[in-house]
Amino acid sequence: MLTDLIAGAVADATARRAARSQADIERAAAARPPALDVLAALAASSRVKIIAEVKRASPSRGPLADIPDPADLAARYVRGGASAVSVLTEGRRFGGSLADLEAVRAAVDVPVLRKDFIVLPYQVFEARASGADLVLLMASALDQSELVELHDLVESLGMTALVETHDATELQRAIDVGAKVIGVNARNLATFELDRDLFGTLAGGIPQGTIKVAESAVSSAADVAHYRSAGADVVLVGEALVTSDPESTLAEFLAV
Ligand SMILES: O=P(O)(O)OC[C@@H](O)[C@@H](O)c1c[nH]c2ccccc12
Repeated sequence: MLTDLIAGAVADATARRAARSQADIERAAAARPPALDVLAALAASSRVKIIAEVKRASPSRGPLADIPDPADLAARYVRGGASAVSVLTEGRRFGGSLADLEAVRAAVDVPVLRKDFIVLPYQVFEARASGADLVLLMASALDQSELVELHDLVESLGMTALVETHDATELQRAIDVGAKVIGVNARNLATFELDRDLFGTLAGGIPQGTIKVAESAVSSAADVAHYRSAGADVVLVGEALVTSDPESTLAEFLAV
């Protein structure tokens, strides 16, 4: 499944690169105002922080919400207290696009995450050219030399990488590249199984000073509290927000 998602993302990025050259996208990335300070926005604090995700659908859950106006949804997330907004830009199974990222970037002044299956430098330049501050790099989608190369590129463009892991080996690889923001995804993207305890199992191995993000499977304030007590600085929430009134759900989740 993960291989299909990556293959689709590469095919789509390759088609975009045929229409808009690498040199052109690099120029557009360089022309953007500088990326926002993600480490400040997500820094460990006495309260849990939330990255709120714009997510229309997923391969495991099918259609979730139409989201005709992603900019409006993102603005509601920020009013509700989100510290950053994640935008799924994968089009085939998640229903997202770079246009969604652009629209959200224009609507909010908090950091914006490009959430996609990023394996090519071109996709990193696209992220910056569309205004992203934070870029998802999935350890499971990259070998170590690719992870190092893309992590360096993200940082050289002034952005921050959220390095996603789902086992101890991937966590060690994230630490080895010097990731400053490390995520643990409760959903195994190979099997789609959920494990809310995985974050707690791995969190003890994340170095002090790293921002720890618990990703996926938050459906209630109790789930936020569970991740928080296991050491999460930040939780990343999609489905629960796009399927409810986001401002009141965020208020509940931030009250833990
Ligand atoms: O909708 P949820 O269960 O709240 O999950 C959000 C987010 O963690 C999830 O969308 C996600 C985490 N890692 C990913 C990698 C690719 C695509 C999607 C994801």
